[in-house]
Amino acid sequence: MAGQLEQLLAKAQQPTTVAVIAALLIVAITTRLLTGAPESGSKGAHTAAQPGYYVPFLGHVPQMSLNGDSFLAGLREKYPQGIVSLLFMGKTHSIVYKPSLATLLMNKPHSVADESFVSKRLCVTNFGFKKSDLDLFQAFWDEVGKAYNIMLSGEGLANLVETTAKSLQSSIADFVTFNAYPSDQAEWERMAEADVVDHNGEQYVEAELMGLSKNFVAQTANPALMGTDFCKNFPEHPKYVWDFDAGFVLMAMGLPSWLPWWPLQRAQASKRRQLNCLYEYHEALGKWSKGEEPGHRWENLDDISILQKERVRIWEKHEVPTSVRAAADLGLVWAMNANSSPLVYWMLLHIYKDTVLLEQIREEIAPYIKGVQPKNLFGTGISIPPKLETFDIEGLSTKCPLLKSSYVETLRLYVSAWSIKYVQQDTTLGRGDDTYVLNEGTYAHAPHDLHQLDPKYFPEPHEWQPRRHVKEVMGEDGKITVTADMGSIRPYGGGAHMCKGRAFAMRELMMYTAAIVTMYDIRRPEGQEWSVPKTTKQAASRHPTKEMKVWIKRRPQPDEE
Ligand code: HEM
Repeated sequence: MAGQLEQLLAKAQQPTTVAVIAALLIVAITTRLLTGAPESGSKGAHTAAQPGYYVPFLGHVPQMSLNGDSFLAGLREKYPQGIVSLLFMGKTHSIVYKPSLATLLMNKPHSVADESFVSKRLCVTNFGFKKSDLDLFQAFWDEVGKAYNIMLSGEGLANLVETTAKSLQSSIADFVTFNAYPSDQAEWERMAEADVVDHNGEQYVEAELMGLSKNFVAQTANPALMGTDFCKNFPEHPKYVWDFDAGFVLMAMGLPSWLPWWPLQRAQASKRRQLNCLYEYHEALGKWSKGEEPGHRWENLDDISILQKERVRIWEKHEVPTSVRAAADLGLVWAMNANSSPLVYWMLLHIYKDTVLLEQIREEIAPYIKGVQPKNLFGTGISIPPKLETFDIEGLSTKCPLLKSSYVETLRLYVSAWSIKYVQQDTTLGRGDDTYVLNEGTYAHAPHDLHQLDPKYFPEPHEWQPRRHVKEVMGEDGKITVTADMGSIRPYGGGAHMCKGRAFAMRELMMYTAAIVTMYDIRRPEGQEWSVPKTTKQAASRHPTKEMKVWIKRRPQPDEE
């Protein structure tokens, strides 16, 4: 070791090495001195300030790569105007973090600021489309995009919500089964390495909370979108989604698929597996839509969602190849699962951690969700688990401000959506003296968590505060209603491509949290306290860096009448 150090020092002292280091330093210092510009223009539209950088052409890439979060947070403090200009690989990128400017950016029409280049790129790098697929099928592309709106309201939304609620109602008793043998356990218990433990004569199920909650949500909610056959035939599918999501950003960077990097390789493998599952699914759906026999594994395709029925109609109308249908569904299945299922974990963690909050939420939701203990007609040898009797999803999502505020706070803290637009025409952003120029050929970004974690808007921004978004609103009749809403945060992005699953996701997070909180007590294993793990960013939401084991038991429920 000492020998290697000496060799290194000797090398560093060689004249050529010294000359190279000196030249690099001179370039870095000169670049830093010559670059950087304050905001310019006094009347009318301003040019946003650009901080100096050290490496020509690369610009601010090194700062972003080393610690992008704290670099951007520092700029937010230094430039309170809410917009700053950075240089990446010779191109100008405006970073917008003031909510009013971000809203204006999101609302720019496609002809002025285009966002579809991002989703098109992801289609190729991540979802398995060929570049030629995008050009060939432009005609159906718009129809597919419009069909997403089915999820936002009306019958399409009701179909997803009601089917998910029914599935949850019939599965909640098996969230933990108290079976010690994996072969007798539910799929989500096996994925969370569940086991039965005895403590002071009381039985608990010990399980890893993220594994248990996200797999439970995925396994029981996906049938509403994809139909029961897909989930029955591919029970391991959620595992592929998690591996895919963990390598999502690496794939989006366009790294070569042969690169021997484990998360990238694992994500590529799970992408292939998912595409195989979806190919078989679409072959069956194609036959089913023509009234042909889809095969014995696909006997219940009638129960796919209204959205999927519409998508099948579009695929058939345009005679889209099965491989393209499978790639399009890979994007949809990822969007459905990657964010909402893991977020249930964060809601549960924070609510169970605070016993006062837990009781307040149980009290608040009690009129809309009730568990009962069915009569046991089979004798003491058989134990009958409690079941959910009342389950009013609209009541839960519109009349429970504390639960709703907890949901908004979870999105604020754990979702890091980032919208990017390519400026196709010179344009401006802002009003009056707060107007900024965006030049044609540049990029404009809204990293939404920069605002979500801004202490000027959210004091103690890194603390999860369940009451942060609760407010009192006076109605036209003069009555005051307590409510909670998203306020200025944008975890679902914005503009034409704003999340189309948001209305469903809100109800999904609220219904799963409410059902688990009503039916189960969750604590840390003996001798361990609740703590909030450190997080790591995945594609859009934050994941814990450490696993968390919990002990779970059923809550006693009143007898069924
Ligand atoms: C809390 C959970 C969720 C979060 C935080 C979230 C976030 C997002 C974000 C940030 C985008 C990109 C928006 C943009 O480009 O500006 C997006 C797009 C999308 N999301 Fe979600 N999402 C969630 C749940 C869901 C669910 C449950 C579904 C489906 C049931 C879904 C379906 C979609 C679709 C289809 C798009 C693409 C929309 C388009 O291109 O027009 N999302 N989502």
